[in-house]
Amino acid sequence: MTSEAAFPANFLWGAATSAYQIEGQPLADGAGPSIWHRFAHTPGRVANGDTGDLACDHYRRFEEDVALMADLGLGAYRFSVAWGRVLPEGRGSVNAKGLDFYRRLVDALLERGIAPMITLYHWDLPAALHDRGGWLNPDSPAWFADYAQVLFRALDDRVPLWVTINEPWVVTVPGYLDGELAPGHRDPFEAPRVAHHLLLAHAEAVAAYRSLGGRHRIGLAVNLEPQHPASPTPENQAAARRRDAFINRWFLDPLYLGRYPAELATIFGAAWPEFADADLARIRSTSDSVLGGSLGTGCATDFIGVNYYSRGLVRADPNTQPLGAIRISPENAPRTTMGWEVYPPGLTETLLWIKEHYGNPPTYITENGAAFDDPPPADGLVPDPERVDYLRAHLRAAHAALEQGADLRGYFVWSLFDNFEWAQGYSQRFGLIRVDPPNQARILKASARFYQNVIRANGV
Ligand SMILES: N#[N+]C[C@@H]1[C@@H](O)[C@H](O)[C@@H](O)[C@@H]2O[C@H]12
Repeated sequence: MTSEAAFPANFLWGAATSAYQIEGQPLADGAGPSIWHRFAHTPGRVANGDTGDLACDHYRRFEEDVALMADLGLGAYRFSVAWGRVLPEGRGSVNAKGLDFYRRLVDALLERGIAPMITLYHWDLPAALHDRGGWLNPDSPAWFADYAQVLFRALDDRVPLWVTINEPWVVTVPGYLDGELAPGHRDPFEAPRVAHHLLLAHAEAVAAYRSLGGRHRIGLAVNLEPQHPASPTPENQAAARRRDAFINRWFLDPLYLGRYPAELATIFGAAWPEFADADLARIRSTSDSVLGGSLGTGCATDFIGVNYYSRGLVRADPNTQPLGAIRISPENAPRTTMGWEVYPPGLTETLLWIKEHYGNPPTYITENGAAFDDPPPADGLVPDPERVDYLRAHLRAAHAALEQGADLRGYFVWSLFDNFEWAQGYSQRFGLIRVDPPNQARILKASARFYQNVIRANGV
């Protein structure tokens, strides 16, 4: 296959999942429940009453699933560790059976030449820690660093890429401000403190990784979306700037610039606390250590994981507090079943924005993909042309950023499997591979074959 867009020789091609969304059996072998186990079992919180009790049954079927990853030719697989499998109480004694599952998964991947990228936290906080205040507790960064060290000690000899926290913004805003996701809080006084503790947790985990002599690379995965005013009025332009600070800069400015965006204090008003300068110093990564490519010292973050899905088209709206802005979808624009506009140029813009604002750090697209109403399988393959078109267009957009100097190192499709889509349960299909919880059959989609060819050609 000749490629219009050829990627660098060592470009990393992967797919991504997360523990609660695919593993099933969240309490097996001594595991402790997470806030998502509780949330999903709370009536009315998840569509159709769906839970992750079975999901894709990956906890049992992982060897079969790794064989499928090898069939696709994946160079890497991004997955998360369920904190409560390893530390059922969130801290204290290690559950050997839980840790052993992840050892066996990593070894199965390595046997097939697939590099593991482990996400330490993908939203499933042990319920026992939530009962101690969770991310609101100032001890939470230390809890997280202690948990991270258990994984570093057990697996750093075999795991080349670590992500500390997945989408701290989503942990904060849907989790503590609008209440859509676990733990379902709605408190503007809680959200900024949770965000701060998540950033400190990232910093403490990175510092622990360095102090243990971590030999590989560790980063943070953030959801980013360019914010465009719906029309060039001063009100909409100001609203887009506020939403840019609120979504895109809330976590990256402290990490790379050592300060929060000034807009956040205005947005949150009295709910925005005074944060200690020492905390911001701890959180800041020394960009020179990133640019130098050497493993950072202190809290230096080695790479940024970008989760990109769409852009925000923004209109000022004084009724939507605390932001005073809403995201709209343009008329007649192609959209996914999540209601998100298909907007590939936003990926190029996002990658170049990181290059321009944060010193061009090494970057991985740790999630990119789309949910569509896939038709049923035909002759053993699910025809999903919309997803093939989405992936092709976004890979070309990523390549355009590479050609303009972005230090893009790899791309992970979200997701390998149709899986538990949080509050939307199993109603949204993001997978390259179809999975229906009742029968658990794995059926490849045309997008899986498309991606297999992209990997073979190292281009699109
Ligand atoms: N929604 N959506 C799909 C996808 C979600 O399934 C992932 O768990 C998150 O990391 C991120 O939000 C993106």
